[in-house]
Amino acid sequence: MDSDLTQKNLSFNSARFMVSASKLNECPADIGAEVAFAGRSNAGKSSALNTITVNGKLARTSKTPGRTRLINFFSLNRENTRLVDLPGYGYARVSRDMKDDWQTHLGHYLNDRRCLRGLVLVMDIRHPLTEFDQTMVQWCQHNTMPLMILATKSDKLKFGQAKTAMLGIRQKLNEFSCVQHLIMFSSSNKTGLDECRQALVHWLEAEPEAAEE
Ligand SMILES: Nc1nc2c(ncn2[C@@H]2O[C@H](COP(=O)(O)OP(=O)(O)OP(=O)(O)O)[C@@H](O)[C@H]2O)c(=O)[nH]1
Ligand SMILES: [Mg+2]
Repeated sequence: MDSDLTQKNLSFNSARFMVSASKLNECPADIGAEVAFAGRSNAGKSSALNTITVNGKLARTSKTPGRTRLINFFSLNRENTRLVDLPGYGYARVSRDMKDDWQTHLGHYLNDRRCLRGLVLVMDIRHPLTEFDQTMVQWCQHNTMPLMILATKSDKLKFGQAKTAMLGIRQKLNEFSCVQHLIMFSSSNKTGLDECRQALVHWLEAEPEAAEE
């Protein structure tokens, strides 16, 4: 049965900043569908979001790791459909307390957010699968959360080198059935952009799983 909402074509171009949350109870109501972008600090999460939404200013990017410290929500052109920029993990220059704080909030978000349809793990193609990346992959596998990997900054490598790097990543992820998409990406030259967008639409438009209760 089609409703007005499902008939509206999902588009990323009209994404709007909604709210920054430092903890779960500041997040928008847990209804509808959202996809979150995670990854180590400076990997290129905010840049990827800006490229996908064709809005250079949507998510703040920075040469200084640790720019995104809050969970930032962006609404799309369909009701209760959102993209989420998660704080980067692994930023060395913040205090241990602050790190613990981030990880706690990230953990709460990942474990409790029922409208989360998939996770995009952004990793620098030159430094993929850090310890924390692996933790995230394992978390997705354990929680049967669909995972998309963006191996970004591919413009920094020659094409042959980037291909070899992708093969290495694919081999390491072979055993993880949660990995639905592994995409060579670049926010600078838009490599992988169409494939990434298609996958996001697919996730966001999928019917939710039947409620457990
Ligand atoms: N050449 C190139 N540079 C990129 C690409 N993506 C991001 N960058 C650069 O990498 C740096 C970090 O990018 P951000 O998008 O701010 O990274 P982030 O993952 O959001 O970082 P935090 O908010 O600190 O977690 C910036 O200087 C970007 O311009 C890319 O595809 N190619
Ligand atoms: Mg950021």
